[in-house]
Amino acid sequence: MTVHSTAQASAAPALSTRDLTVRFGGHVAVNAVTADFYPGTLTVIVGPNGAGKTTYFNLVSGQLPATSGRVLVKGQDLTRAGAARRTRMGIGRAFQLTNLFPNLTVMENVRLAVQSRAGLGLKLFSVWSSHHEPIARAEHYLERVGLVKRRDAWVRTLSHGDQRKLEVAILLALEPEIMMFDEPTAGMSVDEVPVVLDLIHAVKAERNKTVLLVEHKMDVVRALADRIVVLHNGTLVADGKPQEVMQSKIVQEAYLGTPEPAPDAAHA
Ligand SMILES: Nc1ncnc2c1ncn2[C@@H]1O[C@H](COP(=O)(O)OP(=O)(O)OP(=O)(O)O)[C@@H](O)[C@H]1O
Repeated sequence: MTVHSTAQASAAPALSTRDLTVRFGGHVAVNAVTADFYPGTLTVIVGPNGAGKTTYFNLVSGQLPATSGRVLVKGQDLTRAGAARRTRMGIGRAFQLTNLFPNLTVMENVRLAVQSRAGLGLKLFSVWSSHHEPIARAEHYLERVGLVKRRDAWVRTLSHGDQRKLEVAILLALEPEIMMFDEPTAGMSVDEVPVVLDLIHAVKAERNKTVLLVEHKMDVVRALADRIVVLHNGTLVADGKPQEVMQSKIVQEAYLGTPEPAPDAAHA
């Protein structure tokens, strides 16, 4: 069963995949996935373990070459482009932790992202007048993620949760049009989760970004999703508004757990 949304039919997609497929030997991990992602829409990709969610992200961000099919950004075919070119074209991805420079400070990491975005290159040492502005901007992003007090800490000394917040700061500083978050709250302590969810809410509220999120926690999905895409065995099996997808029987039973009782059922 597939639930299709028509909500964005009039807007041009920022990101599209067409029959996107990758095989590992005889195993088809992502199987002919066709989807469009629109500015101002936060799409959550769900599915059981091994469904192909992270592999799909890898195909979109360029970490993995497709066996067949296409990846398009604003209509431009980037299927054969590497990750660096896709980043320049506006695809930004957080939570790989590989984006961080562990032997630089928190501030230096964000400053490099700001400079990169401004086309100033990745020079840490430059005359004061030319790096005052990037520092001010980097401070702004550190404030947004609640890391300003840790600005002079070495990244390698940060907790896992703080490293993830730093990844968000870097992603925000790069200002990509398409933002991809892979399980943003995984491994975070309970008190760290709201900071990152509030940030994703804030990005969503700006209504100009195309946001893709892989998420297992259904309370997070419910809180954030404008649209849900469900993958199963590498295949897209449902795609639509949250209520439509969550209420569809196959999705309820297979991927989202049993239906919640109706409010009056508790009194029955
Ligand atoms: N590089 C690889 N080589 C071989 N098989 C792979 C590779 N990467 C992923 N797979 C397989 O592809 C399938 C999809 O994996 P993927 O990690 O994308 O699933 P997922 O939906 O993100 O799962 P999870 O929710 O557990 O993270 C799995 O069967 C996995 O073992």
